[in-house]
Amino acid sequence: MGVAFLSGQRSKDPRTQVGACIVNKDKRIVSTGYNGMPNSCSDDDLPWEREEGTLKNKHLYVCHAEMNAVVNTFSESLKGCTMYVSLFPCNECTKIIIQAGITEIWYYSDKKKGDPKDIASRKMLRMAKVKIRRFPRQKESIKIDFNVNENS
Ligand SMILES: Nc1ccn([C@H]2C[C@H](O)[C@@H](COP(=O)(O)O)O2)c(=O)n1
Ligand SMILES: [Zn+2]
Repeated sequence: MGVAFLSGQRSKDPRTQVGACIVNKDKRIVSTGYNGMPNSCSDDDLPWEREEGTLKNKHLYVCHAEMNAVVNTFSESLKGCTMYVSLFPCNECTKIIIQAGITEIWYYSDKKKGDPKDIASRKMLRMAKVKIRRFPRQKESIKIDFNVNENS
């Protein structure tokens, strides 16, 4: 989950940074992703605002962290893999997760719980028998010290 959050820090979304990390059955990381604009689509030309009903709405363009993690993988297959994600997957990412063969999801936050998209996600995940687990609140943060080996 730490790697998922670290990946999320690369997102340029000024409001919500989401990160995902996929591991295989041997617990090896096979992909990471964060929410961002599609490849070759400049952040300077696409909006980060959310003006509903207009073209100045990031939701029309942004690729979600989970989708990016699925398409970014170097693994031949994601069948039986587990996804760690900082925010519960939306209905669109859920479809991609299921189609990719991912069988378990650990999420940190589900702040949109109860929204229609969230309910649809849970319904599809239940039908597809994908296990969903809330990540335990063990730590508030992880400090990364780049100088850890300098004085030893
Ligand atoms: N499971 C999710 C949910 C959302 N995102 C992305 C999509 C946007 O960039 C941002 C949410 O923006 P907000 O509605 O909070 O302004 O997070 C994602 O990648 N995965
Ligand atoms: Zn999504």
